[in-house]
Amino acid sequence: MPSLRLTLAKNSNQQQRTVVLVSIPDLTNASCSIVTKEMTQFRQRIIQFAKTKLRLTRACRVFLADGTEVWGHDLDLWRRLENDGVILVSAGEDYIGTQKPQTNTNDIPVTILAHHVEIDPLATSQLKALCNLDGVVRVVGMPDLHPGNRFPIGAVVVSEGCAYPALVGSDVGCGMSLFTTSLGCNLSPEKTAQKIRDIEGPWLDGCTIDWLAEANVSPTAFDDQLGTVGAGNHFAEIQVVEHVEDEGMLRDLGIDVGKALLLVHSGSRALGPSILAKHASAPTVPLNYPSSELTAYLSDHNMAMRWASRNRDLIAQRLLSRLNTNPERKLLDMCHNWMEMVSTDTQTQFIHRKGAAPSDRGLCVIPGSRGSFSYLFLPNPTAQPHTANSLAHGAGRTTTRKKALASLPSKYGKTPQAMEGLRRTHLGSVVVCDEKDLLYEEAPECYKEVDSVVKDLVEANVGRVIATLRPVVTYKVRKM
Ligand SMILES: Nc1nc2c(ncn2[C@@H]2O[C@H](COP(=O)(O)O)[C@@H](O)[C@H]2O)c(=O)[nH]1
Ligand SMILES: [Mn+2]
Repeated sequence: MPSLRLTLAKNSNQQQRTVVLVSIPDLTNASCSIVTKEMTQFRQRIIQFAKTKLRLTRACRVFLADGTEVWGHDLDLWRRLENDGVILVSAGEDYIGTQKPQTNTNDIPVTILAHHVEIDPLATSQLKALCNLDGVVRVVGMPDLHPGNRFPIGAVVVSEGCAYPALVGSDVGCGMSLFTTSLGCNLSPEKTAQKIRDIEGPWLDGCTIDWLAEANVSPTAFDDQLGTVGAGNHFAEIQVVEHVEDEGMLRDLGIDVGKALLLVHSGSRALGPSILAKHASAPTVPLNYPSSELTAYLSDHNMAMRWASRNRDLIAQRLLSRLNTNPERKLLDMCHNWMEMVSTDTQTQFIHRKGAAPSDRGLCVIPGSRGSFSYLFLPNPTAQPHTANSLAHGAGRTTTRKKALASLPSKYGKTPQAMEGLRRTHLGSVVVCDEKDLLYEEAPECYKEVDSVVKDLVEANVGRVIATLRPVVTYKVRKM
């Protein structure tokens, strides 16, 4: 029986390819049932290859490079199988067309750091489309890459000669801060949850002007939101150390495994959108470098980053005061929506991070969802051009909020018991959240598996795991 050498690629991320040899019988005079049988076996062999060689565990559909689905008893399709042909395998999604690996028409390098994680084809095409923007010299998708409204999330875009406020988005300065606390690690999730309700109102126990002045931020029109977590993807979470990978490093960091930690994820609330609206005339119109417009944007952007950082500090203080304690030490404060200007003797580049953390500023935390572990992650300090010195900021969504709202209520039901089930996670943690829709939109199953995200980062030599953290109580309340 003759064999064909075929290149198998994931339909969703065609940078992942593998060459296989498949035996192909001559079906010229075969009956319809034999053709069907052989085609089915061929399809199954391809799916099996995709599962083992491309690690596409949910492989189920097979396409020729022109989009014809391999199915049924189409003898013409059989004839079109040729040596060195490309076969695309999908995990259920529709055919998205063949793409050139690694490059786009402008020859801009595109890297997607995903081998264990599925990437939504829409996110891939949103990422590749970024190469067509003037001045863009490199585009990187993190394993948590997922589609955004127009631009993808989990993306890094490097440009020269100009910069794009829209690529940072509206929540300028959003990030993760991790604090040590004096709370013991055997906290009761339920009792703790009872105590940390209703901390979303304006902060009345102190002076926002003084609080911001410490970070050299003048008062803004949005300071009544200072100390509030904001929209549903933001959260504050009490966590405990689950597993220690590097004991020495944990000791050096001053982390006591017997004490709880507090992770705060929030941004610049309504301040960020006001800055984007002020400086971006249209999403794809850049601000030139050098220009007074870009300087003005960067000045407001930097201020919003400081505001967002102080916001996280205040959230930590407000939340812990309900538990009669204070944040002890800030272990890290890592922003994932921001623009970094990097100048050398010969050039100036702008690194736009939209849902991506820097890998050259020390310790990071990579959260998964309120139902999974978070990873304390130490990036390699060496420069990493292939990642534009960046790493994943979380697990990233698998399911849009809209889809979650459309599918999860019927899956779980709306009874009080069902809602109670959603409130608890299999890790024993609970969420403080009174909005039913938000419970569906932010259900742990709407996020990718963080373990695979981290595996991809480690394999791409981005850094290493120091410890994993288990959620105890997640505070996630309000929609904007
Ligand atoms: N530990 C938790 N992680 C969570 C929760 N909700 C979301 N997430 C993760 O954080 C990132 C944040 O992404 P962003 O794009 O909204 O900035 C997200 O990708 C998830 O992986 C949670 O309640 N607890
Ligand atoms: Mn964020």
